[in-house]
Amino acid sequence: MRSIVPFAATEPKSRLDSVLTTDERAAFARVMLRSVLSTLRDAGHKPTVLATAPLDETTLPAETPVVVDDQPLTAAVNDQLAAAESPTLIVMADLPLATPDTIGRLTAASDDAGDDADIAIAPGLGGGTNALVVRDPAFRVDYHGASYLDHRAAAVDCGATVQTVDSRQLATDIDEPSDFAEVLIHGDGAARVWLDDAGFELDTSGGRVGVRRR
Ligand SMILES: Nc1nc2c(ncn2[C@@H]2O[C@H](COP(=O)(O)OP(=O)(O)OP(=O)(O)O)[C@@H](O)[C@H]2O)c(=O)[nH]1
Ligand SMILES: C[C@H](OP(=O)(O)O)C(=O)O
Repeated sequence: MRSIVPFAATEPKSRLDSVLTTDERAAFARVMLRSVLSTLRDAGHKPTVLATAPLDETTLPAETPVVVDDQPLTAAVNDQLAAAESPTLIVMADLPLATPDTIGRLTAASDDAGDDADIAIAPGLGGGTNALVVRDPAFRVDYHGASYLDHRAAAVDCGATVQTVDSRQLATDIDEPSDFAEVLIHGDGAARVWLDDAGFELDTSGGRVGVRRR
């Protein structure tokens, strides 16, 4: 199975701009990217990064192919799907809690007859699509908005079987500063180390869970 990790290489993670500088966002996005790539490797995949601009490949795990395509996300992924000769796994680069086991659950998702699901979706909290397996050659993505619902509908439209994989680890994408709490509570990898080093910590002083920077 081919695996692709889309990556916004220029000015990523704009929704973190209230707590991270431009350089910090670039660095943190790359830490999360490397984490996802390592997880996919550990799950037995050989991921390709689909990036909007060239990357310093020495900072990626050895022998990680990078395809540069400056089109918007949906068009770039759909061109990859149109050219695919085998099933494709698409995993976003901002899932620092993803594990090889959860990736395995997604790729092993089956339909009611016990066959591989044509489309397997790991939704994000809030309705996005954090990871996706595409086995139907007619299926195309449409990211942003409630893309989980749109992708389920698109699967039905092309007569594909569709399965949802309910995983907190795959559902946790890091978009907003409040999402750091999930990494500080559950994370033990490089993204957690980066947030610790950058001075982020849980703030439970008000009786609720928040995040503050020292
Ligand atoms: N190839 C490609 N990847 C993208 C593009 N936009 C976002 N991504 C990647 O798609 C995944 C989900 O991205 P988003 O959370 O929607 O966008 P983001 O740039 O990470 O963050 P925001 O600027 O806060 O929206 C991440 O892996 C991004 O790196 C794009 O235009 N092209
Ligand atoms: C790409 C987009 O990500 P979000 O902006 O929801 O994190 C989606 O999942 O459709």
